[in-house]
Amino acid sequence: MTIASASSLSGSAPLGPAVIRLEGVSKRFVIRKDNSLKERIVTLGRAGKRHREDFWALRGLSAELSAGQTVALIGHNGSGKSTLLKIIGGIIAPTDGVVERRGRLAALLELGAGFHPDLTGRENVYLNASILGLSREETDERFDDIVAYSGISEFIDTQVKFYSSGMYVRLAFAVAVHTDPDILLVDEVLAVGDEAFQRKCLDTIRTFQTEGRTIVLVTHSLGQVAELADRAILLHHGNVIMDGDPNAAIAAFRDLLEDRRQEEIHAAPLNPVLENGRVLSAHLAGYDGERNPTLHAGEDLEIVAEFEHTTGIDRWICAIQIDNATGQKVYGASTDRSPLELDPLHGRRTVSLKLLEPMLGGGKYFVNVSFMDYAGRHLHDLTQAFSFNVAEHSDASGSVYAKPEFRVI
Ligand SMILES: Nc1ncnc2c1ncn2[C@@H]1O[C@H](COP(=O)(O)OP(=O)(O)OP(=O)(O)O)[C@@H](O)[C@H]1O
Repeated sequence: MTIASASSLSGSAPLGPAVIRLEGVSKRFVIRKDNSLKERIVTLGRAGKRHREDFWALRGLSAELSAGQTVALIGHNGSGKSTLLKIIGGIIAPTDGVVERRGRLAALLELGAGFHPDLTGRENVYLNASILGLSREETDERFDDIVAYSGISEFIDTQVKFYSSGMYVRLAFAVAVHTDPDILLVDEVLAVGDEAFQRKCLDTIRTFQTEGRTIVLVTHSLGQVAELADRAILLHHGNVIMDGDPNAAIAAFRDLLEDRRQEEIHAAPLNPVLENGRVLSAHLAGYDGERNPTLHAGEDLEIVAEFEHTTGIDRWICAIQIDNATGQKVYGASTDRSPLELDPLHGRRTVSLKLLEPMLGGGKYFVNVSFMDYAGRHLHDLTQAFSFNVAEHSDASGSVYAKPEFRVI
């Protein structure tokens, strides 16, 4: 469920004092270029600089994060999010620049970090809590709450090397949130827990927000960003390309995702064309080839696609699919499941699919068209033939739009 909370719809609250300050922060990693064993043996003993390469994971980043803010770090894989989170947490040092932090910190960065595999869950709670700054007495007092929160009491005296990744995260998160942190850093790890636990974590994060704690999270769930964050920082190749309103940053990120997808499509070999069948083109009727037209929920939508078969096919299928910006299918229809009888095709034929009053949620959508035979083979796919937008709604979010009507009963 992704619903913008009332607070995130109603604009920004006054900012508290800065608790994290980053100034000109850069991070360089040195990566080896000779990655095969053979190459390593050949270059062994030669301290050749040319076999190492500098890689800048972050470049000159400056930002101030205020008390009480929930900041999401978003961006492609490898854009520098985790590196930035580790630098904020003091786990790694920047190559250049200044990082200042105020207050008690709890960080959930890598799965199992801060846990010792040979110790039991119970022993690790004490170890981890002490790393996070709690005394033994304080941990004694909170121990039962931590275990109850984690929901894995049966395994608390088991060595954690026998834990599943979900169990690790449950216990690590339980410890972190019981250490009374001013700043909580969370990397993707939450995605590991099951849905019930994720909900619990999100509820805790919301409570933390109301208590004025600062949260910095890395997530690939744009739904979570819209739901939780009041600020988002979009990273691209180690640079900040947007810092501000989460919805604006999500929109900018979606554009980047689309650019990358287009690059990948063009870099990949073309879909093979089987047996002389091909989808020649597809477009949205009434928009005159406009790139990325914007529609409104409930507006009829007509997809027109042209097919060609140069040697002739008796029975064939036109299949159309609509995906959202994160690549999930939101709609699919095909002629074999419709009353339309397609005549044998030799040459070209244009087929149209009309969707009556589709109630799509705001966002970007991609249309894929397939030419199939009755054995289920894809003779040709026109992947992401075109895209369109649906205007955002002020009163609801998600892939489906329905007018919300709340009432007290
Ligand atoms: N210890 C390291 N040594 C060398 N390169 C590294 C190291 N840690 C990270 N990198 C590189 O720095 C870049 C940024 O990595 P980082 O983990 O911060 O990205 P990310 O945005 O969190 O990605 P993801 O979404 O995949 O988690 C990547 O190209 C990664 O390969």
